[in-house]
Amino acid sequence: MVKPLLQTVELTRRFGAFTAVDRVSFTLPAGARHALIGPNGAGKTTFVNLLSGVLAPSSGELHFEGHCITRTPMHLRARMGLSRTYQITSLFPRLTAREQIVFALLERDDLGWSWLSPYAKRRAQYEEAESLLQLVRLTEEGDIPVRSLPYGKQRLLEIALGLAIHPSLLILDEPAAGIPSDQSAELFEVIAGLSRETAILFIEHDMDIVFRFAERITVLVNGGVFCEGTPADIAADADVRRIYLGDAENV
Ligand SMILES: Nc1ncnc2c1ncn2[C@@H]1O[C@H](COP(=O)(O)OP(=O)(O)OP(=O)(O)O)[C@@H](O)[C@H]1O
Repeated sequence: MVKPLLQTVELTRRFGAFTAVDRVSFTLPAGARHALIGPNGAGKTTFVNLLSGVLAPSSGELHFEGHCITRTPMHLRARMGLSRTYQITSLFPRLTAREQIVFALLERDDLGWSWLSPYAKRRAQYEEAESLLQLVRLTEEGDIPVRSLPYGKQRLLEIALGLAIHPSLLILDEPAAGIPSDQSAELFEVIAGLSRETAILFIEHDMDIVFRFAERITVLVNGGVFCEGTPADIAADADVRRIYLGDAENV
């Protein structure tokens, strides 16, 4: 049997007496397009924080590409190919989009120190940055400072940064949150066009996007897996409609 890309076994996270993620056993195959949905406070962000290493689990296990990474620090998970989009706002708003990507590529290559050295030392990263800009349709915006980019374009840049490590898994936490619908459509067109070498796990509240883009969906409720299935399974599940979707209109 093919080993899953990522697997959690009874993964649990407590905050004091409160259990935010409750014994979640979850499997993601390579190349997946998988959505994580659930009501506010269901534990979605906490769960992906456990996957990326932002938070340590209280109990349970996490495996990635056959390795137990339950206690592996975040930066080493990233080196293994488990990527998560950065919050652009916490990076360098004065850098241009191109510089931002080059900076991430230099960090990846342990060449962060060469930022102020002659261009020749950074030529390879500049060339790779052009490919990444093209991949996320930001070639024309390459010279624009990050802070001046429309929010949807900033999200595309975050994705480019997430792709800089050639991940086998890219986790996107509400990529379309707060951006106008025309920009979120473009964002998901770019995501849909990414190589299957990268599996995508995304949290999203917009059900139109979820049902259009996901091939499988996991519904979290009260920290636990309520159900999982194809979009058709989830749309047909009366309990999901009652608990999460509200009514059939949303499906
Ligand atoms: N650091 C923390 N300390 C205490 N409680 C926390 C902490 N982080 C999250 N929680 C709680 O854990 C629960 C799950 O939060 P989480 O953000 O994971 O939910 P979510 O499904 O992502 O919600 P939303 O859709 O609103 O983003 C919430 O009740 C939240 O208040």
